[in-house]
Amino acid sequence: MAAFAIKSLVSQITAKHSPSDRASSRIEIKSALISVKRRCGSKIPVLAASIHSESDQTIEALKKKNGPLSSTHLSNSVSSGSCLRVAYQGVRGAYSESAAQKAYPNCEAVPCEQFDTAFESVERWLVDRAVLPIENSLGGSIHRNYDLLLRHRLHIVGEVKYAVRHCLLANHGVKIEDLKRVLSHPQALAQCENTLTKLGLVREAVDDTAGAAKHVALQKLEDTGAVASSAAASIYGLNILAEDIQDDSDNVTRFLILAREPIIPGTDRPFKTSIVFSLEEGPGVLFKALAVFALRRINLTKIESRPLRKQPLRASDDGNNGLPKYFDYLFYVDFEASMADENAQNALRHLKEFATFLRVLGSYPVHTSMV
Ligand SMILES: O=C(O)C(=O)C[C@]1(C(=O)O)C=C[C@@H](O)C=C1
Repeated sequence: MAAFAIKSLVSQITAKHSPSDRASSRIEIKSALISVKRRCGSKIPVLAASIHSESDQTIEALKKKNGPLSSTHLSNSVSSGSCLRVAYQGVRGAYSESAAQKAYPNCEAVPCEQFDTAFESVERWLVDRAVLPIENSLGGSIHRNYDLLLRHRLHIVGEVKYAVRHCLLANHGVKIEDLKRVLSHPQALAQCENTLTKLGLVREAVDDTAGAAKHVALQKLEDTGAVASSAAASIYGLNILAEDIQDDSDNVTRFLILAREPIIPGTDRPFKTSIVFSLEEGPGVLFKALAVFALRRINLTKIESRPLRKQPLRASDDGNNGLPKYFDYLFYVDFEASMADENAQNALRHLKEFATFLRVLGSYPVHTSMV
């Protein structure tokens, strides 16, 4: 493998950890190199082998329990394994499960109660990957996952786009006019805003679309429907009252694929890089930050800002009369270039000159096909 690729892998990992946290960097670099060796056909080192057997026991115990992972399952567990285990949020029949299967057709999709649980299950080696929604063409960004990307130390290793087609589901014998309320994931409810308003249904948000279908079925509700997939209808034995009820037929959710180790960025196919940074206060600083890409003709595909939490209130020194400053932001940017590309490396070096914080979340192949 080219030396620059290993160098870029190592610098991506080191950039994630604070300088005082060298131990974590070393562990992660070691495990990334082990995986590289494995991919290159070398023997699996003892460290990784012992990890396998421990995790297999854990996953067997989990399979017996046959329920979604919760934070209580996340103790003392480590992993990897021959067949890829992929965490998703929700229960069986959730769109996230289909996205996980689209990303890894032969994977074992592992349901998790919450997004945090999916992040943690990768960190603690319970699973190999997590596939989590980040944005939807109708509903916009899934902010929780932006926040969790920063709170956890995983790498984005890929993306998958999934066409979401919502159905209105109800128990057999229930007619559309019998319905008073409808349950679903808040994003799914938002994506069907027009249809649900026309039907005059009271909306109730739950953790995931398939969970809504399961609840309606288990409780044998007669005045309540669920917005979920046709797969959820067949899993939970519900009737499909209406199909394709999203406000726009082109309803696509983009999911991120997360792993403990970054992938080696390439230049053999289109790559995308996701970063997060913060800036000093001042006129034109965001303009200056974005110019580092524009100057090098690097196309940006997404920009998202999130409040910088746990930031002590800062008295402004920029003519704000010393009033406390409440709004500090993190900027998440996706750009169309690989970290193996010198142009992208120069852009980030330039950004680092004035960014108060910068982290590369991942450099990964662009997902183009919708099939
Ligand atoms: O509830 C589900 O089925 C999910 O997979 C979650 C989710 C989301 O979080 O946005 C995923 C895709 C759809 O956009 C609606 C809901």
